[in-house]
Amino acid sequence: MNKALRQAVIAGNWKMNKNRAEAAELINALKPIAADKTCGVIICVPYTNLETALELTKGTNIKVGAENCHFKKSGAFTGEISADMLKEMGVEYVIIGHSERRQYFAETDLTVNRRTKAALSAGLKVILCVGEMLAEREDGITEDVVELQTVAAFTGISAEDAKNVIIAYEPVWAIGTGKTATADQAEEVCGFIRKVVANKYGKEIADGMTIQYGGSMNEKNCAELLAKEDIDGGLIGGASLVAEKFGVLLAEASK
Ligand SMILES: O=C(CO)COP(=O)(O)O
Repeated sequence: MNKALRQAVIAGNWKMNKNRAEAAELINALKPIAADKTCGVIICVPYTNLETALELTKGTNIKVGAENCHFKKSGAFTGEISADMLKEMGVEYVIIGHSERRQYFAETDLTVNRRTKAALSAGLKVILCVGEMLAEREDGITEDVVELQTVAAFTGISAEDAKNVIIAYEPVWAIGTGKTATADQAEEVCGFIRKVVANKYGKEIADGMTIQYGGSMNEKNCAELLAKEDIDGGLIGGASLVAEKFGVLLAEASK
């Protein structure tokens, strides 16, 4: 099965949580838990914790990501951080297009595309988030929404660069609500996204691409989700803030 070709990747998205001391405590607890796991392990942390995270994860199998980056290299963009700035620090991954950025910070498909391009050309790997709102699912347009977001995000991106993208399917109605998509619902959309990628880049790239599920994925429901053919890991919010819970996800994804 093609799933065997792909490494499962569990990424934590800490969002706007943890001060430096708390970040250090969590990472130190995570290190021994992650050490023997075969899945990819990423923690995406607030900018203020990047230095701590990079320092504490040196020589471990935990990779560090940021939660956003701007599309310009530098300039008058108060409050923004460029992809080059992240790369220079030693950051490896960046989340782009999270639904909270789309909902609360006016992120659009156009800016998601620009940020994705900037991140890739700076040499970062991207965790690209797509997903429908509840009303869109109820209107039966989930696939249209997700296809548009995916195609828009990859506009102007080469097949070679696309290999450095992980897609996270995160239905907005499942984020932080405790309401998970059923494993079948998640699988259906992740499989559909793989077809969209295949249409653009061909089957080989689509088969090799890691497609995660995100949205109230936790230590209790992860086994069923991760067993699905097209779900190659998870982007985890709440459950990534507690080492033992995150550890269960890592163990499950390493089976
Ligand atoms: O948004 C998410 C990860 O990016 C999911 O958050 P929760 O796991 O807290 O629902």
